Amino acid sequence: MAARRASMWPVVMLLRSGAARRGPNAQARRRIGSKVFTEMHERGLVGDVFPQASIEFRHLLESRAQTLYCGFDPTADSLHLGHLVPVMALLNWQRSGHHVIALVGDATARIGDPSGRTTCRDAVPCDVTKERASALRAGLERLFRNHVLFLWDGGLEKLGSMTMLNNSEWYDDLAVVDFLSGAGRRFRMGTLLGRHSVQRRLHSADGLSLSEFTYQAFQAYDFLQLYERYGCVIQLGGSDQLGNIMNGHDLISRMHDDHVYGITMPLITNVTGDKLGKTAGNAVWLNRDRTSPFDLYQYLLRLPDNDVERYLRLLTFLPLAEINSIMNGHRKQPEIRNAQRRLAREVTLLVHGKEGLESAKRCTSTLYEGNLEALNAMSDQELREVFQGAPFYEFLLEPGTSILDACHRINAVPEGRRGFELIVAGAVSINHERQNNPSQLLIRGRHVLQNGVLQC
Ligand SMILES: Nc1ncnc2c1ncn2[C@@H]1O[C@H](COP(=O)(O)OP(=O)(O)OP(=O)(O)O)[C@@H](O)[C@H]1O
Ligand SMILES: N[C@@H](Cc1ccc(O)cc1)C(=O)O
Repeated sequence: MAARRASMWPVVMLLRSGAARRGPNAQARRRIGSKVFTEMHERGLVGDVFPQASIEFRHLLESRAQTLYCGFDPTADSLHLGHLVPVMALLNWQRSGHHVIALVGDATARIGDPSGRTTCRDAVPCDVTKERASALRAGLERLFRNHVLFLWDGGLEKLGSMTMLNNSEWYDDLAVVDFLSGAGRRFRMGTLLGRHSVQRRLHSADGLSLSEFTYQAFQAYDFLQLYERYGCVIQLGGSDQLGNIMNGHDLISRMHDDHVYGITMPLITNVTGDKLGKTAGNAVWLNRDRTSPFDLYQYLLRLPDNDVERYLRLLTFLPLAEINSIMNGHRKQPEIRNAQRRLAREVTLLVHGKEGLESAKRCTSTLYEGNLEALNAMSDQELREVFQGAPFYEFLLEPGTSILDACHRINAVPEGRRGFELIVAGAVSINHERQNNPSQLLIRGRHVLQNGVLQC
């Protein structure tokens, strides 16, 4: 018995040290295919690799499962379309068997990343940041859940693991003096001052606060913590994050004899070239209470032809060969917007699930195709989302209510003879059907649909 136990011991030790250094669970030892990096590149999900996409780096990614992370600061209570780029990167790495960590920066959000900003962020009370962090977390969880439910059919065992963390986990109990006398000693002021985001702000009218200046050290420290706790060796981020990622690389390299890397992705922009996001004030949100599935779907349906292929590669899991064939068809008949329709379908499904996609299609059909059946099936929430800005009236339908009565109640026509004449002249349509008889009584199922709607 004793001999058997002794011979088992080293095996247990090996598994534990392997898991701690290279991934959150035992799947870390799985081998990964050799095409992963190339495909990520072709999709546009790899911009720059720091320090470089060396042979060692490719070997690291292709030989076995690694752990990669990306951070999201809860500076709002919802993710936006721009965030979908790093989320798609995380999901693609996960699909190829790597382990991913989505880090919610509930601590760093309070400091405020100066990257890409011309002015200082307003201070936000701690409880607001906490609420935003849990909303952001729920948003990230929804994306990962929808991915598994609707867009992944490879079997759960083939997916790498996904871990969600808050960075307050290591900051809440860290004293500022310990931080500065520990990790703080490893940073070099010349390097920190030289970062683009710092330089831009130093020379701006608003200047740069001490807290914003130190932001890069905190993001670097996150990378160090994730390296030490989860064996995370790669940080992902938009191209605006390169400086912060380089600091993390430098910090880990100074403290450990190991190689870590950063991968940045290109930023998606709107037609005027501004980064899609909060700061530019042009965000298309992923939470339904801010941007409805219908509005998200329509935004993508209206995407210019020049952008659609890039978005299909970045924001969908469609195989590249299928995207090529969609684009070949699209070039022949751009007016039917088949490529945009496919993009809208895939993205809405990921963001809002099957129910959200059906809702977006139902609303589109009601509004743009005058489809009565779709209008009939719309919920209260959908009606408010689609007819945003249009006046809504709620009233009890009493028997004997005529078209003229209803029009008066909602101020659709003036009182008296003029209102009567306007209806006779064909000025009023109910549920897409023109009405010429003001005395006609409202009939359930014809003028008032099953869901109680009368669209006038
Ligand atoms: N339009 C975009 N395209 C690609 N990546 C983006 C885009 N917007 C944000 N990201 C990336 O998402 C990650 C999280 O970004 P972050 O939480 O700072 O959001 P943000 O909208 O950039 O915030 P803010 O506008 O407040 O600076 C970062 O890696 C960032 O580069
Ligand atoms: N600084 C990133 C978010 C982030 C936060 C913490 C990190 O460890 C990494 C990234 C941004 O503003 O986009």
